[in-house]
Amino acid sequence: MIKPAPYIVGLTGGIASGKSTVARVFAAQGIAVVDADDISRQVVAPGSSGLQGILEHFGQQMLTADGQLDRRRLRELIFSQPDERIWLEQWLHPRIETAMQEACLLATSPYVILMVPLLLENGLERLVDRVLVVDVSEQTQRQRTQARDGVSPTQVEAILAAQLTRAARLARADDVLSNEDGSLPQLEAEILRLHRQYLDLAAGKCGPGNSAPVQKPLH
Ligand SMILES: CC(C)(COP(=O)(O)OP(=O)(O)OC[C@H]1O[C@@H](n2cnc3c(N)ncnc32)[C@H](O)[C@@H]1O)[C@@H](O)C(=O)NCCC(=O)NCCS
Ligand SMILES: Nc1ncnc2c1ncn2[C@@H]1O[C@H](COP(=O)(O)OP(=O)(O)OP(=O)(O)O)[C@@H](O)[C@H]1O
Repeated sequence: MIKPAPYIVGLTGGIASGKSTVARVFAAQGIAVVDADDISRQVVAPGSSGLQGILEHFGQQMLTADGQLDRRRLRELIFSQPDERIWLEQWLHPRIETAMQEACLLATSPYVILMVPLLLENGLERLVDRVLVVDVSEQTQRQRTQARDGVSPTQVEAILAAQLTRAARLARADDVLSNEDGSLPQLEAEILRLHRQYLDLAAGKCGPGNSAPVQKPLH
């Protein structure tokens, strides 16, 4: 029997907005999380055609001593040369999209969280039933990115400029989680409220009430 398409919630937000923090709470409820950043690592694993193409385009200096993609070096390059970023996106995004769709189809939880930083930038709303945005100010994004990744202020600005603005992202959200103030218990309570809502929505899409219409007996 063909498995029905799962109900998919697209989880997005700018760099360091807190998507992974939010996704961990959904995962703790038993919900499958498909993470585009993880997949973007898998499609450039040693021996992959994804990595091979990058090396042919950028050269062997994009490899670390142990044969991995040098992500820091590639990040510095693509966020200082927009044409190269566009080349990389055109090379990787179709691979990432195919792998994300396959992973969603394999999921067995009542709904799936599809976590994609560039969901809206890339018009991937067509893959999801609902869009959930994690919202923080750009100032908080700057602080958290620099604290976590140790990137320069210039590079943070280049990354922010390659993503949607906060206002544009919020305009396309079905649901919004604010992650500005740092209170994890409050954030968790909001996530659990959404979780219950998504269970209901998923049951409406995939549950027995939404299967093929039952033929009424003729009297
Ligand atoms: C440039 C790379 C090598 C940097 O790797 P690194 O391990 O330092 O970062 P990571 O992959 O974890 O991404 C961190 C964040 O950077 C931002 N980011 C990454 N790529 C892009 C991009 N092309 N445009 C805008 N923001 C981006 C996102 O907010 C993402 O969550 C990597 O991000 C990459 O391969 N990017 C191209 C693929 C892509 O677009 N991925 C983003 C989502 S599918
Ligand atoms: N409410 C919060 N208060 C303080 N720090 C937070 C909060 N939420 C997340 N952080 C920290 O901010 C950083 C970014 O969070 P997280 O990794 O969840 O974001 P992300 O959106 O998944 O990032 P990216 O997609 O850019 O990798 C992490 O170091 C995390 O510990």
